[in-house]
Amino acid sequence: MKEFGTAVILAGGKSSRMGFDKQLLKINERRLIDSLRRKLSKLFDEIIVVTNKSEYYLGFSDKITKDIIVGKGPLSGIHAGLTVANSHYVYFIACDMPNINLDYIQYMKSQIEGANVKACVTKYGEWIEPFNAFYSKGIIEDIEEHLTQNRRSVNSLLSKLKVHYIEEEKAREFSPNWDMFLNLNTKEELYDYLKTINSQNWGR
Ligand SMILES: Nc1nc2c(ncn2[C@@H]2O[C@H](COP(=O)(O)OP(=O)(O)OP(=O)(O)O)[C@@H](O)[C@H]2O)c(=O)[nH]1
Ligand SMILES: [Mg+2]
Repeated sequence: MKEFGTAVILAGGKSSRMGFDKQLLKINERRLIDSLRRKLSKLFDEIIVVTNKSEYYLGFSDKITKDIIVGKGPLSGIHAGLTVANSHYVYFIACDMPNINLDYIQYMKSQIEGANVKACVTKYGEWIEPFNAFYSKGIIEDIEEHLTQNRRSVNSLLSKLKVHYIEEEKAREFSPNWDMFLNLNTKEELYDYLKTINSQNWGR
């Protein structure tokens, strides 16, 4: 099995804070998930969307799959993505993250290539960033065990495993404002984000 090659976009959540389904998010007329797929295809030869609405992806060339353990949040999606992935390490991003950073993805790869770790995630203060991260197929059973105990936290799962953590300071060299981890959870966050990009484009 190849070490790298697969990227997964998680799109199976409830979007309760946004109030409409985030997998349909559009940024300036283009579906965010389509821009993500296009950018990821530069680095990955397999792209998988884990979704609860396969009908949104009719005619897609990418692999579309759904949760196996349903309704337990992001770990359900990570579990489903890892199960169908064709590579050992799998890159994960959420469908509401607009600022993908290909250099940082390459950096993470270089940090875990040949290393026997179960994940590569970035620290944010005392917290971690669960997306824009790599997980390995070696944690499928760990996730099953965790979810069976009705525990949903990625952080508590990883605390039991051998993980390569990237320090916040290092990650800020790639993304000083932390925008590569920005996720749009609410309409306010979406409008703020649209305001920022539209003022940047102004006059160009
Ligand atoms: N496949 C799958 N993805 C999920 C699930 N829950 C959340 N996600 C995804 O995980 C990512 C981060 O989750 P959240 O930002 O909390 O998204 P959400 O749960 O849809 O939104 P809220 O209901 O507002 O919490 C998003 O890409 C979601 O689509 C799930 O049960 N299954
Ligand atoms: Mg949620």
